[in-house]
Amino acid sequence: MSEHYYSQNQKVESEPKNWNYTLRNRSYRFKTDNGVFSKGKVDFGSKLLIETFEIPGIQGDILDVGCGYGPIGLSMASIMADRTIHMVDVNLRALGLAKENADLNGIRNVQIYESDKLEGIKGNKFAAILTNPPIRAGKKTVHDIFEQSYERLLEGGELWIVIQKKQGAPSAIEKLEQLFSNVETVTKKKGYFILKGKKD
Ligand SMILES: C[S@@+](CC[C@H](N)C(=O)[O-])C[C@H]1O[C@@H](n2cnc3c(N)ncnc32)[C@H](O)[C@@H]1O
Repeated sequence: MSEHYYSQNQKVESEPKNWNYTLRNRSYRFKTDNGVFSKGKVDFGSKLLIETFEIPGIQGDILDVGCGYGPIGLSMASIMADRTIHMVDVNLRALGLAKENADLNGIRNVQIYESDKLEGIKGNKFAAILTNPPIRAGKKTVHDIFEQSYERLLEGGELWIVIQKKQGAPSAIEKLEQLFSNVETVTKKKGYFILKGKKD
């Protein structure tokens, strides 16, 4: 059976690597491994999302859906030390790494746990939800994440997404426009779109 980074249990042999990376002028140490998305360096799209994101004006927790080994959620936890960041994924190896990476970087204001889309979310509602969505899990999963995110946002809360044009940015925009009255393409770079939906 073929394996994907979005499978729950990774059978591919473990071969951990540690490396440093700078995001928003802060330096992090990350441990990554086989069977986890973008294991050698922070994905270009995730980096663009992290660098573009604007801290929300409203109070409330933050959620990273499909956190992988943790670059988005952990950098958010670092820049918003006064908030709790929930980080979820279906890939158990990725979740283990995200927890180790929180420890490696001395980050405490995170809750890291398993959730299929937002179905296992323990928090209530969020001021912002960020995702570099699991394109390879299929359009339905990605669009379900958008729908469930809308439900889990506070009034005035924002969903921030990175998606490549060739991986469905136009259809993502269409889906977001069905859910949110306010949808913006915040930036575009090398075929990657940063999209934001704001809940009224
Ligand atoms: C494009 S990767 C992004 C990973 C990480 N945020 C990063 O920037 O490196 C998408 C992530 O979504 C996870 N994923 C796949 N299906 C999922 C689902 N149904 N619910 C939650 N996460 C899922 C994958 O395991 C993967 O870690």
